[in-house]
Amino acid sequence: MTPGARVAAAIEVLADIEARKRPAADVLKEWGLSHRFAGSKDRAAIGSLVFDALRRRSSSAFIMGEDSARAIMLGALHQARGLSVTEIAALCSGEGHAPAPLSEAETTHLAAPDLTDAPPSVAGDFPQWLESAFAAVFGATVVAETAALALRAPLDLRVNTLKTTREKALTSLAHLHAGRAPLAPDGLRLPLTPDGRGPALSAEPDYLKGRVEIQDEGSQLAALCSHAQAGEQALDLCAGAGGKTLAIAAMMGNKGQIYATDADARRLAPIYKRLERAGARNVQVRAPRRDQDVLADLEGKCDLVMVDAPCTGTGTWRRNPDAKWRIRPGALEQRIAEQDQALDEAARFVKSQGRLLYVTCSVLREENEDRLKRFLAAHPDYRSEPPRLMAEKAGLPELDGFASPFGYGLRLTPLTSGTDGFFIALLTRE
Ligand SMILES: C[S@@+](CC[C@H](N)C(=O)[O-])C[C@H]1O[C@@H](n2cnc3c(N)ncnc32)[C@H](O)[C@@H]1O
Repeated sequence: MTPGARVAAAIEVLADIEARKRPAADVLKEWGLSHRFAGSKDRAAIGSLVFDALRRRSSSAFIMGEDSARAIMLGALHQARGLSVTEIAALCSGEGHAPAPLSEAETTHLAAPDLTDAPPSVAGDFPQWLESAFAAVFGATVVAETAALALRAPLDLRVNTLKTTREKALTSLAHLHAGRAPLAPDGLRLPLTPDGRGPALSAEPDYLKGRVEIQDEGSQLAALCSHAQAGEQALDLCAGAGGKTLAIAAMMGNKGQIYATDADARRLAPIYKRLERAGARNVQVRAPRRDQDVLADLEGKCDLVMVDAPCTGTGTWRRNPDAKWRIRPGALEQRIAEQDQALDEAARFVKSQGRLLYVTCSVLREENEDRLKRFLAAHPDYRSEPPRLMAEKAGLPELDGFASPFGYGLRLTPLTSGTDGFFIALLTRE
């Protein structure tokens, strides 16, 4: 396919996403199945164009003066890829399968894109109904923070120290231009291709043999803030596919015991293979069973309980831009209720002097500091560890620079820490 034909296909996919309100990944998959002539490179390039357009959907529509799929894609070629009006016009030749040539109005808009009067939700490309929630967190930097959430994310890896070292992994992944992640001591960062794709890691021996795991640097830092130690009893209450379980298994050097569970057994499905690949041998998966308390024996026994809570995922919009336009107001209330429930549940497993790590990949105050405030009022035997101490004990004193101004924990963001958005707080029990 020519570059122009790929743009035309991306416009078609965007129109379909909008018309059928379907997830982008599903529509892209269907498009690939019904256009067999498109090769894997074409499909990846079209996916990348669609995701760039979704990241910058509002601002692209604004500069174009309309919100059709074509306007959003053309605007995003400027907004996300920095193409000039001449370069965009060259893609829209109208020849073969390329989009129709630019109209006079499109040329005018693309020649002088202007966001001067755009409200924060447009300049920062996020849903308008979240404007007050974002303003409450970021104040004067709301546009800079949300605009950073609308950029592409790098591909981060965690080196599995049960199997190798960061220096060895750096050497064996040099052909992918792997570099050290700036903050996480076992983190690697891989650059993306100019059109926003990461390397095909699934065929790499380091990945297949469990020497590296795909994990955002922020998630790695969250695990480190648990201060998990060899020999401890740890419970990962919201283990899901096990990203953080694997990270703490490595921190504990396979010594002690980690219990991994999740309210939804299906979410745990990938964990078994991942544990095996990573060589993590101190993890017991306790899948939930109807009418049976599978954690009863752990009550008051755990040195560490992790609550990697279900959340709106606002911190991961760089990787999942479709999600930001699909989220509805009711979802925030629902997540808040689930967060309170998970925290209350976690409290019964923490032993005296034990720790409770609360993590979300959302930047919203409602899902973070406000949840802890409620929890601490209901559980007077818990204290919030000052961020400075939490960072120091993790061996990462520089993380104190990301301390939340709202009383508890750390807030990482693409703008400040260069990671996905995360909230991390550690509570200790008297
Ligand atoms: C953010 S995901 C976990 C991601 C995972 N820890 C990782 O690092 O890959 C949140 C998980 O919490 C689970 N969950 C929600 N409420 C829960 C509860 N009350 N108890 C246990 N798990 C819960 C969800 O099913 C979901 O899998």
